Amino acid sequence: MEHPIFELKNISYEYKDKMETTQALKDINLKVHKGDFVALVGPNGSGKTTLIKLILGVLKLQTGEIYINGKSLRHFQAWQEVGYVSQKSNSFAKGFPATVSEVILSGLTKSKGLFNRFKKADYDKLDEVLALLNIVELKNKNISQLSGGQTQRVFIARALINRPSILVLDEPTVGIDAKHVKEFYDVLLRLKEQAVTILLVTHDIGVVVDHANEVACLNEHLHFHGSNHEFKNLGEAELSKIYGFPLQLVSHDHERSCCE
Ligand SMILES: Nc1ncnc2c1ncn2[C@@H]1O[C@H](COP(=O)(O)OP(=O)(O)OP(=O)(O)O)[C@@H](O)[C@H]1O
Repeated sequence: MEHPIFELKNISYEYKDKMETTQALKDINLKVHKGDFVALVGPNGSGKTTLIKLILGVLKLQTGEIYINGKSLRHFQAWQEVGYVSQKSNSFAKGFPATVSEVILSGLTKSKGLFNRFKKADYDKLDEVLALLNIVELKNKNISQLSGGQTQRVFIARALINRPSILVLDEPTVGIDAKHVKEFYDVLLRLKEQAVTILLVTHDIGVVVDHANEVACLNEHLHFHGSNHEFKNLGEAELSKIYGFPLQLVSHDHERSCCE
């Protein structure tokens, strides 16, 4: 049998400083299989970013184990297979003296190393992701000249240029207008058809219902993990319990955002 793409076993995590200890995650067990599109949802401060940082090896594991493709994260090195877009990509770009093409090509350094020159195949990959994200006309612009939404699409292209088999996205559509959000989810669906595994942190429950095939609801504990149909059937009372305040679930057309 194929290994899950991700397997989280008994993950707990605490932030500790001199003054206090914050329990961010407690006893998380989660399996994500190849080609799944999993939406990770939960209220502010529920541990979503912490979980993503642990999966990406940005934070060190304290309790529990994470396996990627059956391999312990402690020994995992094939990071070129994992594309990542953070919520903060936009702020990194401010004042960055590089063109859109240079920023996207920098995504290849994970697989090529820092000092290898780009070849025709690399520029072909660049053209492919520029077209995929509909940003061909921006390719020679300086990144600092772009709007927030345009910048975010550039960083999504950067994450995709390695053709990763796993894509981790932490609220990637913040600041992107409705038309481009729709385009973005069309791109994700195309990637899903190519068996790319997608883990998406979002506050937009409408998107979850419309696009993801699995939903994981976090609030320190993993309160729910199941198909989006099961998630739809959770009922408002149960959802409100997870979120800690009354909540309505509305499927939508990318014009509305809900849940905060
Ligand atoms: N560097 C840090 N030091 C101390 N506590 C932290 C740190 N980062 C996060 N926390 C705390 O850990 C908990 C989980 O935070 P996390 O950022 O993972 O939540 P989140 O679900 O991603 O939130 P949001 O939806 O607001 O982005 C929160 O209580 C937060 O205050």
